[in-house]
Amino acid sequence: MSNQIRSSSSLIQRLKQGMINPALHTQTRWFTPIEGHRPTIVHKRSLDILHDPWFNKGTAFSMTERDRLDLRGLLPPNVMSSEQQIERFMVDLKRLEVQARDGPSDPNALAKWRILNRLHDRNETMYYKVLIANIEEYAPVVYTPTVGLVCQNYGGLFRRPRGMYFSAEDRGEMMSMVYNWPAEQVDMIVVTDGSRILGLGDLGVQGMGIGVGKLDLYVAAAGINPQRVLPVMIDVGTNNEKLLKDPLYLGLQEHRLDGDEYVAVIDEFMEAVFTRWPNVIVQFEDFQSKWAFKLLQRYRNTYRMFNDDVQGTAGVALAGLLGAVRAQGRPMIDFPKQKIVVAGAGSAGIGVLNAARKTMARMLGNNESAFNSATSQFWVVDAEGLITQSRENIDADALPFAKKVKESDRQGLREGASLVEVVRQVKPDVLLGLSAVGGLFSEEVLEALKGSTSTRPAIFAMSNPTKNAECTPGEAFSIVGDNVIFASGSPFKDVDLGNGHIGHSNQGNNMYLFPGIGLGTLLSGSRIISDGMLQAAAECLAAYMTEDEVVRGIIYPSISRIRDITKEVAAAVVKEAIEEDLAEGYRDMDARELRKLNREELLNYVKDNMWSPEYPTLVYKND
Ligand SMILES: NC(=O)c1ccc[n+]([C@@H]2O[C@H](COP(=O)([O-])OP(=O)(O)OC[C@H]3O[C@@H](n4cnc5c(N)ncnc54)[C@H](O)[C@@H]3O)[C@@H](O)[C@H]2O)c1
Ligand SMILES: O=C(O)C[C@H](O)C(=O)O
Ligand SMILES: [Mg+2]
Repeated sequence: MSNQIRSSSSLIQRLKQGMINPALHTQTRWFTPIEGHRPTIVHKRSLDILHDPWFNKGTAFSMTERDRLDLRGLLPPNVMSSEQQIERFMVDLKRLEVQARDGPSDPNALAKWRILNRLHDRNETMYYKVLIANIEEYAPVVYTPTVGLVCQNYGGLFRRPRGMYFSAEDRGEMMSMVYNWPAEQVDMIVVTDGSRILGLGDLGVQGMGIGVGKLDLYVAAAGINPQRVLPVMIDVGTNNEKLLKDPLYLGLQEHRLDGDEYVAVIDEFMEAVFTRWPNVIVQFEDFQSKWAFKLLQRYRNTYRMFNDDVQGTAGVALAGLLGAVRAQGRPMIDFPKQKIVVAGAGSAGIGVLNAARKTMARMLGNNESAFNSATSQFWVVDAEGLITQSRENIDADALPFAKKVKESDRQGLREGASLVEVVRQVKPDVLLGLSAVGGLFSEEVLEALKGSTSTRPAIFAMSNPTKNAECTPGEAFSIVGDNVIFASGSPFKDVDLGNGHIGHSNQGNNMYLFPGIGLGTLLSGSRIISDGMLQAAAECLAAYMTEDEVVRGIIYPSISRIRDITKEVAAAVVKEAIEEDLAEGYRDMDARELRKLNREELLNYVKDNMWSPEYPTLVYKND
C-alpha cells in the first residue's frame, strides 16, 4: 500500500475513533480520498486477474491498466465503458430466443455452446472428457456449423477471454506482448485475421471463435495438451460496414490495413511467436484468399506453418475424390479420367484444384504432357461463370485452370458460361462446390447432373456453415438419384431412401486432416511442413476407408473415429518427414531413434504422445 493511502486511511480511522477533533483541522484542508477512487491493491497479474471474478473488468480495462497489469494482448482491443458492457450483455440476453430459432439445424445449438463454454472455463479436463466421449454430438456445437453462429454473435457471447489478440495498434510491441501469455510452452497456434470466416465473410475481431473451435479439435482429436494451445486474432480492422458502425463491436473500428502495412503486422506476429516458442506450429485459418496464398508462400519455407483452408481442404477433398472413384468400382489409378467441375476459385477451390491436378499428373507419369492432360479434366466456374483464357484480369492463381478458348469452343462453352450450362455440356463425374453460395447447386443444376456419364456421380457441397452448403443431401439424392456419392462441409443427417436403403451423407471437412498434420509435424520435429507431408496425410485418409464402406457410398470416416484417424494421419506425416530427411525428433525421441521405428512402433509413439483428459494428483509446494 502506498504511504499516502496508508496515512490518509489511518487519519480517517483516528477521526472515527474521536482521537482527532475535526473542528481543529478546518484550516488544514486535509486530503480526503473519495471512496470510489481509492485503488484496490491486487497481488495478481495477467490471466489470473481476468479469471478472478472479483477483480475482472473484462473489456473495460483501460489501456494503461492493461499495460500495468500485463493484460495487453489478452483482451480484444476496443476498450468498453461499463455501460457499454451491460448493454452488450442485455442485447445478448434478449437475443437468445431469436438466435435459438435461427440455429443451424439444431435450434438449441447456441444454448448448448454456452453451457459447454462455461464448463470449459471452469474445468478443462471435464470439458474435454465430455467432448471426446460425445464428439459426434458436440463437434457440430463447438466447431462447424455452430461456431459460425458463435462468431456472428461474438460480441454478445464474449465472457472470459481465450487466446491472444494482436492489433494494428500493437505494432512494435508484439515481441514483448507475447510474454503476457502465461504458458511456457505452446505447441499449436491457430491464427486468423477474421477476413473470411467460413462462408460468412469479414467478421473482424469476432473471427476469434474459429481458432478456439479448431483448437478444441486439436485437443479432442489429436490429443494436443490444452495448456499448450493458443488461439490468436490479428485485428487489422474490418471492411464489414455493419461492424464499423456498431457501437458495441469489440475490435478496431477502422478499415483493414492492406499492402506492405498489413504484411508488416503479420511478419511482426510471426517473429514474436517464433522467438518465444521456436517449436510452435502455426495454422493460418480463414484469411481472405488474396492473403491466404501470399502469406503461405512467404512463410512456408522458413516457419513451421500451413494454411488449413488451402492445404488441409485440398487433402480432404483429394481423399474424397479418390474415394468417389473407388465407389464407382474403379481402381484409384482411374482418377485422371474423372471430369471435375469446380464451383469456386478462392483459397479453398484453388487449393483443391492444384492438389487434384498434381495427383492426376503423377498418376500419368509426371511429365509435361501428363500435366496438360490432367489440367484438361477440370472446369472452373466462379462468380463470373466459366473461367477461360479470354477473361480479362484473370487471377494469377486461377490462370493455370482457365480453359483454352479453342477447347471450350469445341465443348460448346464460352467465357462466363453459367454453372448449369457447364454441367449440361461437360456431363461431369464430379461436381464440387467451394463457392460459399448456399443453394448454388439448384434444382436446374442437379437436373443437368443427371446427364453425367458416370455410373455414380459425386456431389461435394463443401461450403460452410450449413446454410452455405451448395445443396442438401436430400436434394442430391432425390433429384440426381439414389446412387450418388454425397459429401458436405457441415454435417447433415443421412437420407432415408426407402426400402431400407440409406443415402449416406459424408462430412468432407478439413477436420479430418489438420489435427493429424499438426500432431505429425510436432512429433517429427520437422522445421517445415512439406508438400510430401501433406500428400501423405491425404493418402492416409483416402486409404482409411474399407472397400465395403466406399461401395456403400461412405467416403469419409464417421467423426466418432476422429481420434483414431488423426493418429494414423499423424503417423503418416511423421513417416514422410523421416523419408524426406526433415525429421529432427521430439523430446527424448531423436531423429536417429525415429528412423528405427516400424509402423506399429510409430503408431504407438504417436498414441503415447496424445494427451487424454485425466485428473492429475495435485500437491502444493511453496517456492
Ligand atoms: N469443407 C471444408 O473443409 C472447407 C474448407 C475450406 C473452406 N470451405 C468453405 O469454402 C467456401 C469458400 O472458401 P474460400 O476461402 O475459397 O472463399 P473465397 O471467398 O476466397 O472464394 C469463393 C469463390 O467462390 C466464387 N463464387 C462466388 N459466387 C459464385 C457463384 N455464384 N458461382 C460460382 N462461384 C462463385 C468466388 O468467385 C470465389 O472464387 C467457404 O464457405 C468455406 O467455408 C470449406
Ligand atoms: O472450419 C471449417 O469447418 C472448415 C473450413 O476451415 C472452412 O473455412 O470452412
Ligand atoms: Mg477455414
